[in-house]
Amino acid sequence: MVADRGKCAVCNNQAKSRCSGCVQAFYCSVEHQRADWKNHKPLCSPMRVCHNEKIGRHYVATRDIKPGEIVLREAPLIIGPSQVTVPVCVGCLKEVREKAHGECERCGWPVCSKSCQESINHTKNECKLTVEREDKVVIKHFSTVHPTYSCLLPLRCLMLKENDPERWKKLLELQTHDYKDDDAQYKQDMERIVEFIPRFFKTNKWTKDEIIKVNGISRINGHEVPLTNPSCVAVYHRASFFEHSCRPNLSKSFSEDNEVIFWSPNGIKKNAHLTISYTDVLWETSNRRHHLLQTKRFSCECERCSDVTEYKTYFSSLKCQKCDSGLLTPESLAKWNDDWRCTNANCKNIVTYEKVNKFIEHVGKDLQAMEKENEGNCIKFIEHYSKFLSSNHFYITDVKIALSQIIGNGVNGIQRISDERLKLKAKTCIELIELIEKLAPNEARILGLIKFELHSALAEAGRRAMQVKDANCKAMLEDSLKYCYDSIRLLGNEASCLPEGAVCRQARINASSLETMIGGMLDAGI
Ligand SMILES: C[S@@+](CC[C@H](N)C(=O)[O-])C[C@H]1O[C@@H](n2cnc3c(N)ncnc32)[C@H](O)[C@@H]1O
Repeated sequence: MVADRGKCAVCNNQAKSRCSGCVQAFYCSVEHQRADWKNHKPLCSPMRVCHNEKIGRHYVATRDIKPGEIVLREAPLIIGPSQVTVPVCVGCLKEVREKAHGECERCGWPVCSKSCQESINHTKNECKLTVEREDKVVIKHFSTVHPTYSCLLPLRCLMLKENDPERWKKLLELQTHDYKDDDAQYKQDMERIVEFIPRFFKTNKWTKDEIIKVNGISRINGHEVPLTNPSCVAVYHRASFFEHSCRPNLSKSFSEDNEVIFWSPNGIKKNAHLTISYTDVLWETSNRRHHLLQTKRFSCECERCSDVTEYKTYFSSLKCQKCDSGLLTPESLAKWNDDWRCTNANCKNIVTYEKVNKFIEHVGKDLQAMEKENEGNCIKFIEHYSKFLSSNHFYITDVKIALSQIIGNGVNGIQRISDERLKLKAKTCIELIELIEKLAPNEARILGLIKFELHSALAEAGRRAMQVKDANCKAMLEDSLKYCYDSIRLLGNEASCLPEGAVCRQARINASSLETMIGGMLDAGI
């Protein structure tokens, strides 16, 4: 449960009453709450923790949330390497290469610099325990997943018990994994973590139940942090209470120093549940649900999963091969693995799920074998599979995203492509934006990137129109600027070290040039 007492925001004495708006600030008396209101009002969180049988704790908006508003910014309780990873530096968590890294002088864990060796996340955790074990770690293979790394994140969580009792208490408030003794994950976790930690580090600091619980907490609540390559994983406290939806109303970003930022791209009404996605919203329904069941242990029945048409996008549907207009879909979520039927009422075509699945697997393999960085391959793939898959199908969408970024990529690339390819780039971007805005309108990162691509195609089209004195050139540049602003708005919370942060920086530069260009046209009376 969340903490039931804290320090009064005014006098620091122990207090039990909380602000009913955000349920975060504590007060020892009504007088102190009133006195603090002016300070607290701008900080008062727009959400409160509620509870229900089906989803457990979750957040509900206590007031309307404005578009662009950040609802939570939080530093991690703990951060560590992913449980499935090639060896990384235990200080900065970035990949290390076989010959270009060092070893911690005290414990042997791979580090990439002296400052990484002295990083507090390392020294007070695995380093301390390895020194106590009196035998250095030896990591020899750097190009494949290393099993010893599986224990590091749970180990760092466990070390909070002695390193930081406040954080340890917060960690234990989080939901843990409901292990079934016979599942493969349980067996692997027992071997690589629960039995491994006491044996390898020669310690009995924690009971078996404690290790199982904490490992479950890190699995259920861990967020993949994309700031390193490969990604690392962080566990946050308040961020752990957001519920999942495959069409979330919040977007997630990270700051350079691993803070997680949840914000609302489109605004949220009072009393709505605040939702994030625990999976990839551009995966198909059965993949998303399988992933959620495997990793977060629940069967997703969100609005999007329950609608087999996925807001009439037919993101998972196949084209009927017996009529010209129908699409094959399952009858309902519960009947996903039964026969799929044609949506055309006059066509009675029914196809078994086995056949549907076999075909989808075939397309998936074809896509995996294809070099997606090649424009020609992408165009051929779309042309061919558009005969069999819905125009918004996730595999078509996947290739369209690649195509939208490849066309005109590279230094001055866009200036050299033909008008036809420029049109194809803009058309692909427009179709993707239309689809994603229906399917997952708060997926800020991918929308921001595609809007940037569209802005660049429109700017180039405007420039070409200007050269031939086409009267539409100003409207084209204005359209381009509009998408550029959108891209800045959608990518504005991304860390500058990420590709999305770099695109946002470029979008700011481009917006300023476009403003100057359009301003010049206005001055010239165009
Ligand atoms: C990160 S925790 C979220 C907070 C959790 N509800 C709690 O009480 O601590 C993730 C867990 O919440 C539950 N959950 C979150 N979203 C859900 C949803 N849409 N449907 C069902 N259960 C959900 C699942 O049990 C899942 O494993």
